[in-house]
Amino acid sequence: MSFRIQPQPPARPNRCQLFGPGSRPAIFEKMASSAADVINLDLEDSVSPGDKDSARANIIQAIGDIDWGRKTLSVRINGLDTPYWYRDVVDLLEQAGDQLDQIMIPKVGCAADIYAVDALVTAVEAAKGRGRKIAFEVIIESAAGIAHVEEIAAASPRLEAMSLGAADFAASMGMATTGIGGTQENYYMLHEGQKHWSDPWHWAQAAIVAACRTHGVLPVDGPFGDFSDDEGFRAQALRSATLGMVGKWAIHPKQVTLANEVFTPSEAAVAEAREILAAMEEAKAKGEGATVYKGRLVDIASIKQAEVIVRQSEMIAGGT
Ligand SMILES: CC(C)(COP(=O)(O)OP(=O)(O)OC[C@H]1O[C@@H](n2cnc3c(N)ncnc32)[C@H](O)[C@@H]1OP(=O)(O)O)[C@@H](O)C(=O)NCCC(=O)NCCSC(=O)C[C@H](O)C(=O)O
Ligand SMILES: [Mg+2]
Repeated sequence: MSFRIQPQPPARPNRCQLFGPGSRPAIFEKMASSAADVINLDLEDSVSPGDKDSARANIIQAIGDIDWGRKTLSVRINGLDTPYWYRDVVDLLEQAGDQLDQIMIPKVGCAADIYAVDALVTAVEAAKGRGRKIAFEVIIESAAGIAHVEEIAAASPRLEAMSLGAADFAASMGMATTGIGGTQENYYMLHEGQKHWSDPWHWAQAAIVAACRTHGVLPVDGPFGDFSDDEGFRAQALRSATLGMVGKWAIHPKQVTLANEVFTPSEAAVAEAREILAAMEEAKAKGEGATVYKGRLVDIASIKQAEVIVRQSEMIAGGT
């Protein structure tokens, strides 16, 4: 119980975040013309150390030169444990145009990590007189990150989104896998001789969703590494959507359509949600707090559930 009203996350579509290395400028136009809601130009792990400076210059140039439309444009900076991150922040904020919406901070381990980047961003914004405040998104991809997830979600009013980074997360946790997301062969229950696979990412996703929903941040599922496996991607994305996440990364353009399909409420789901709202209006008019819809109980909590789906669908329709 709490008397506080749960804050709403930013009302913008975030069904798919398409990644591309900053060292590969030839794909930037293709990213801009994709159907992804968010573009993540990467300076971190997809860029080798020798290419960091040129990747940064490519990205700064592309932010100004390319028409990114209504997409949210984000750049993933290097981690705070590297010598690159401060230069990423300073050069981006001093040299990139106002089309830059967000900075993504990887491998966040505690609230102070965000505080440090916030202090630097705030100083450069003030010095340069930048009109638009840069938003933040973060990746939870370490044992420390998941242990401190709630304080991280509360760390800055700039924070708009939080993703699970399955690859680094698995490494940091010492998980016995090289897979990035999805079913893990050895994570099963045995019942009467039959294997039933469980979801090793579930608990971390649920912790991220709870922290995000508490503080009005968008919870996002990260990469699914095997981009030849559409059904595996879809299954992972459906589980994430069912848990309350709003979108998923694409590390290859073919994953964009899959993510958009899963994270756009279907016409049938929206129609059913509207019917539940109508049924509850009727019940309220009769002074009842609960009624029966298609043979099942619906009550005041069902209104909130139905509103999530209707709100998501209206926001997507308005944002695309
Ligand atoms: C994975 C890739 C290296 C594959 O690239 P490529 O071999 O060029 O793929 P295809 O030949 O199948 O490409 C088909 C066409 O699509 C274009 N293309 C390729 N990639 C992209 C893209 N990201 N955006 C837009 N367009 C793209 C190709 O140019 C082809 O076009 P055409 O010739 O005109 O038909 C590559 O996809 C890639 O680099 N992906 C992104 C990798 C990345 O950014 N990784 C970082 C995020 S994941 C991560 O960091 C892990 C996380 O932090 C964690 O810890 O979990
Ligand atoms: Mg990572």
